[in-house]
Amino acid sequence: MSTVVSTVVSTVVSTVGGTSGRPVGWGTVKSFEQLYAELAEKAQTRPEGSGTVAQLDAGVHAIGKKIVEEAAEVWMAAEYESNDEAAEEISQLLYHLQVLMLAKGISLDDVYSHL
Ligand SMILES: N=c1c2ncn([C@@H]3O[C@H](COP(=O)(O)OP(=O)(O)OP(=O)(O)O)[C@@H](O)[C@H]3O)c2ncn1[C@@H]1O[C@H](COP(=O)(O)O)[C@@H](O)[C@H]1O
Repeated sequence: MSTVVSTVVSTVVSTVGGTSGRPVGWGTVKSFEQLYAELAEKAQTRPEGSGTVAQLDAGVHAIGKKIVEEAAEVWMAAEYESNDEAAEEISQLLYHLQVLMLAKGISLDDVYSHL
């Protein structure tokens, strides 16, 4: 997986990154592309305490289960909770989808090409 991740990281960093080569905008508010760049770098550098690294190590099966769980939470929040709560659940679903993309070596462009 590391070769795949490393290819994804270099592509993402050169696409999303600033002049330093470091992805920009890693504040508390981030775009889909910025989150992907951050997760790709975490996958490569494997910092201690990263939940993303733990998820990647757990594998595609475990990540897939998490996606199903988060999708159900999105559905329930959309039906029974506020829009703000639904938005939070959607953000978590998007996060876990990105983790799966990284686990599989699927790039943003791979997905965008189908939109
Ligand atoms: N955006 C997210 C994000 N969304 C969801 N999650 C994870 O998904 C879980 C979903 O939350 P739930 O409320 O469903 O909690 P839960 O079912 O009790 O979760 P767990 O039992 O699985 O911990 C959270 O506990 C996080 O583990 C996220 N984890 C990380 N990020 C971002 O990813 C980046 C890298 O994070 P690390 O790899 O942890 O450094 C950072 O910018 C983070 O903000």
